Amino acid sequence: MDAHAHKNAAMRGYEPMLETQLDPRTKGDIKEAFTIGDCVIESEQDYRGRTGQDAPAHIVKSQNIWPSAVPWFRDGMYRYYQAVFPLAMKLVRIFALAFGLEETAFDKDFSFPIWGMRALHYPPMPADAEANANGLGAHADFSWITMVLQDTVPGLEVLNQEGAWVDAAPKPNTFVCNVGQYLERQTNGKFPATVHRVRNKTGDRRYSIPFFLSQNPEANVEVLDCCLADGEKKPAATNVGDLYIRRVLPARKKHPTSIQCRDVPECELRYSLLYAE
Ligand SMILES: O=C(O)CCC(=O)C(=O)O
Ligand SMILES: [Fe+2]
Repeated sequence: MDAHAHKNAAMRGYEPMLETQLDPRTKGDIKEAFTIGDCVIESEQDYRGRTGQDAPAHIVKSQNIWPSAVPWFRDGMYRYYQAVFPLAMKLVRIFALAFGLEETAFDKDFSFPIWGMRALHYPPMPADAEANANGLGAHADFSWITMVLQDTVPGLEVLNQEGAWVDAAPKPNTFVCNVGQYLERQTNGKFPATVHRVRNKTGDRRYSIPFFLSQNPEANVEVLDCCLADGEKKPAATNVGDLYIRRVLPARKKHPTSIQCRDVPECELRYSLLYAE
């Protein structure tokens, strides 16, 4: 498999069953995935058109890898990206308006944002599967928002405020839209990140494609003034890229980038690790 995620510092590419472990209480995630994401070099993402600048000279290798045996896969993934990315950016503006800000208030933090897209396959879990056997363990996304496109097979569950798991069953022509950890921080917890998991108990294969959008890696997330109580002090800002790497590495303990960083204190982990050659 020439596009195995272990061959790629940015953790993109193919992940076999049990590669990730989003919830450390489980035995690992019973799913296969193929991940792509932001890359300043791939022409489909038009870095120059979007930012008006040349790609940073120190990034010389694509962060994505592609399976050479199926060239159509890249076309298909990018066709979907070209449709879903502008829609996600519309949501960014709608959120800005909802917070009483200018429509364009967040645009500067999303000029070339971190994004990820995963083609996911969940095999059927046996009906008597153990309680800790999950397609994806309980987690909140490392994103600002996530838009999940599901096929017709249910499996996604969301933890509600009473602590009960409720089905987010597929509905035709809809996305499930999750609040991620950056939006939670920016709203001071007023928009809590959705805790969710996947358990495919149907006997059929389940497929989904989540699209994750975060801000630019160099952006700093500050709590919005409208989300502070009277007299409440603003918490320290969080760097988007550094928080991202601190969340992603522990969920992928088998990946060479995680192994290489095993003894690095969390505060020293930097997003630039993902650009390694
Ligand atoms: O497959 C799904 O419906 C959800 C996927 C998900 O939560 C994730 O990849 O973070
Ligand atoms: Fe998720």
